[in-house]
Amino acid sequence: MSFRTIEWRDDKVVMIDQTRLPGEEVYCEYGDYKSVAEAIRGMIIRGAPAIGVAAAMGVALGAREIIADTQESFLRQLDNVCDVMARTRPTAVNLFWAIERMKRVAVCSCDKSLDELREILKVEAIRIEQEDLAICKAIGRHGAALIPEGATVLTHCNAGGLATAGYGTALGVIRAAHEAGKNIQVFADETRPWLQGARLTAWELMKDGIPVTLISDNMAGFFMNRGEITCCVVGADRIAANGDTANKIGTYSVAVLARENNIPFYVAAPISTLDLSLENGEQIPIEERHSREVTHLQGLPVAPEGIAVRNPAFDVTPARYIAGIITEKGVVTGDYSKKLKDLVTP
Ligand SMILES: CSC[C@@H](O)[C@@H](O)C(=O)COP(=O)(O)O
Repeated sequence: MSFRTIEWRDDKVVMIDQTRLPGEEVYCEYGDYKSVAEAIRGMIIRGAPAIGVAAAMGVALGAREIIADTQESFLRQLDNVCDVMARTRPTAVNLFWAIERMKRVAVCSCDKSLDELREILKVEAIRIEQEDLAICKAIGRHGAALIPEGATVLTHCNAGGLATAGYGTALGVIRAAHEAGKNIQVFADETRPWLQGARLTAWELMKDGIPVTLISDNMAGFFMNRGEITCCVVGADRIAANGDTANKIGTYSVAVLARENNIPFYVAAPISTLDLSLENGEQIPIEERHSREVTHLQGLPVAPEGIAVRNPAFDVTPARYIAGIITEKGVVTGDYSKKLKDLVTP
């Protein structure tokens, strides 16, 4: 991949600004945790695994900003930093998973000096980023086997290198199939209202020379019905214990259309996206974003001023529509309740 989504460089967090793609490839540098939190909220960085990495790096930056005399005071202040990071976006569980992992590491190392603690947290954040890249490659390897030669794969939103530390989950599967020499092509839903498909998926696949065709969201059924789509692969923001999956708004419609047209619908996600504390998808918190994302396009109004708007950013696809959940440990099919639990038990 010819871009870096996020990295720790010279004690700064550097991210590609996803609000400015595909027009401009601009990298932003952050030296304090509050601006990393703002970057997550403002979707400079987005996508479940990527915001997990960003939150971890934000906590590591915050640790460097803490002035404390004792370990207790350091840990108390670190909790405040974690709270700020946790209030950025509510749906993707990877964010909370990464924050908890950082907290655990801090608590387990509280016999160390404060300087050592800060270093340990930095190393852990970088480890989360590097692990995510390796996990995406493993997801790709497992998922590629599901993609037939000559397939047209429909994807929704951006579950690519931009949404992870690199390589991607859904796009990781597509990349791996392409790298294995399969002659495949992608149909990318534009993904209203934020246009992750048009702006990000189209950009990163074109950059990598993977054939991609952009369609508007309401065209998916047309192409499925004509037999032009072989399978669907999407990412996930949170997967409940029974396999119900929250992902970008519009994913549910794709899954229902795929079922109607006998097309397999796969979810690709790391195990850090599982939230087994939730019995089913109804319990997943759904972020509602600003109405302006719906009423405006590139700053220009596309609706009458004052119109009532709803803007849920995610929806939940019931497990019964999902042909398989592709993880770094393999593909889970069938009885998700039991098999997802087995996946996380060491
Ligand atoms: C590998 S990313 C999976 C999901 O996070 C992705 O499909 C998605 O819904 C992203 O939503 P976003 O609002 O752009 O953060």
